[in-house]
Amino acid sequence: MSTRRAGPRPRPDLSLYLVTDTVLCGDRGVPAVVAEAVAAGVTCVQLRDKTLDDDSLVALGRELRQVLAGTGVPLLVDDRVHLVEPIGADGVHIGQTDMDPVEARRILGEGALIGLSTHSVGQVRAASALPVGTVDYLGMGPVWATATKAGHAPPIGPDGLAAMRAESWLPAVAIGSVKAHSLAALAGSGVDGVAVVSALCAADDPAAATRELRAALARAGIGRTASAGGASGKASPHRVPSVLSIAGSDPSGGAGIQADLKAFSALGAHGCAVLTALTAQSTQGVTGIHPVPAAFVREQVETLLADVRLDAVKVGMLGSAEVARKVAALVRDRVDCPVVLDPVMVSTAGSRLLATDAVEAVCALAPEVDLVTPNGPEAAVMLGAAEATTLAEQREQAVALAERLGTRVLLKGGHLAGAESVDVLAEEGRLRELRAPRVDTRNTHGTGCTLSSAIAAEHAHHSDWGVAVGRAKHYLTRALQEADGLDIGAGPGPVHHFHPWW
Ligand SMILES: Cc1ncc(COP(=O)(O)OP(=O)(O)O)c(N)n1
Ligand SMILES: Cc1nc(C(=O)O)sc1CCOP(=O)(O)O
Ligand SMILES: [Mg+2]
Repeated sequence: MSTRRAGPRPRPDLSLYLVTDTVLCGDRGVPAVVAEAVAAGVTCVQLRDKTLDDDSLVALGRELRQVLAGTGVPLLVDDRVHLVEPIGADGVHIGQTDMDPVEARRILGEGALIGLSTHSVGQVRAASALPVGTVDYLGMGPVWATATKAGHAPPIGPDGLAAMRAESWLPAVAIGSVKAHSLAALAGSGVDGVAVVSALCAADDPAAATRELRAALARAGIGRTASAGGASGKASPHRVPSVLSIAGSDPSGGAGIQADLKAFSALGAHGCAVLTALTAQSTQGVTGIHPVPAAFVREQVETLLADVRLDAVKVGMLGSAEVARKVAALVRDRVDCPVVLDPVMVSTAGSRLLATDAVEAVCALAPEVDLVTPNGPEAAVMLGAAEATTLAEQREQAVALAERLGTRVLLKGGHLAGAESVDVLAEEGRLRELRAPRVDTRNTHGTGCTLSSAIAAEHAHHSDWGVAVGRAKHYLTRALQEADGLDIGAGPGPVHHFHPWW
């Protein structure tokens, strides 16, 4: 019986990850060591034992499940995908040769956590090219040679770790002879946490060793431990972030402000909304647009900012040049949190949502924001070029647009053909690709609104563009996969924004 909760797969707190070793735990037993370490601040646990047979491992795993009940600390199993369900574990950690991660995801489904070991930059690149949502985090190591793992890969060292970390937006933990005294060397490596075996399992006092590691993590600025709860062992109360959408209304509920608020809510953010335009719209198209006066757009934003602390802003349909210019001024002068711009020009059903004379004003707003998310036709308009028809052209246009605007660009590939939907993220000369299976559904209304809102909400949680984009793409892919359950209107219907919940 699985104890996994309903709702979206949570991002595990990898700050201090205990991987068990039955021999090193000795007579105290694995459950007792885990209990002490978790009470002192371990945030994730993996059951790793190469010698126990399946039945014995299941029995031990179930004991650990009891120990962890009510702590919120996830339990993963090393290697043995088939034991996740019998143990009721939250997921599995697999090595390069254990099982294809795509196969592991297929077997375990969307609710399970999957970690993957990597030992080189090439392996990190390959893991990052997997369909979004296949793996939840990467193990990177061994940082230093370790007696715990026989025949381990060559040590990567702190510099190798930083080089591997820079190749992926997936969360990552460092592993391999990580001790409290060596943690300072990993400061600035960008990892989300460390995984340790002997530092805790072989410690005389696992609770004291845990506290020492947490203090060292805090000093090195690694993991959520560093910002939430420090070395005290206590997590801060969770604060729900506030995210604002500045966009138009879609009465059919699939796009615009309505979609944005649903995406924010589904992803655990409080949604605020400033309207730029009313549309008369259904799944079949737009029959009219009633713009909100630019001065009143400004009043809505100013009134809100005087009261509410925002963690992210998404800008969608602006409608007119005047509103676009006003929003640009507000973003420049009044907004002090990350901003995502979906440069909405034409709806999925082909209706024009931006006056032709407003394109220039939207292009002028783009350099003021942190991320711009055009689709193929919008990127072509912004570049004054023909629309990309191949992935190679899509990559070129993403780089060209990011250079021209001086900001990050996520050029979406939904308009291109192919078994996969590939979005390209261009950031400071670097390119990353986010791949997902192309979903065969007619319910594609509001996909752009949903993705940009999901990115804003995820960034409000994780403060990392790569993580935010990866998680948002996964959320949208699932929303498309579940969309056929919604039979709304005769045209392209909405995606299933609340798929994690029902
Ligand atoms: C968090 C974490 N990182 C790496 C590993 C190693 O996994 P793998 O490469 O499968 O090697 P074994 O642990 O199976 O020897 C891990 N278990 N956990
Ligand atoms: C289990 C494991 N995997 C590694 C990898 O590089 O993938 S290193 C390792 C052993 C880590 O143990 P300790 O903290 O005692 O050094
Ligand atoms: Mg393994």
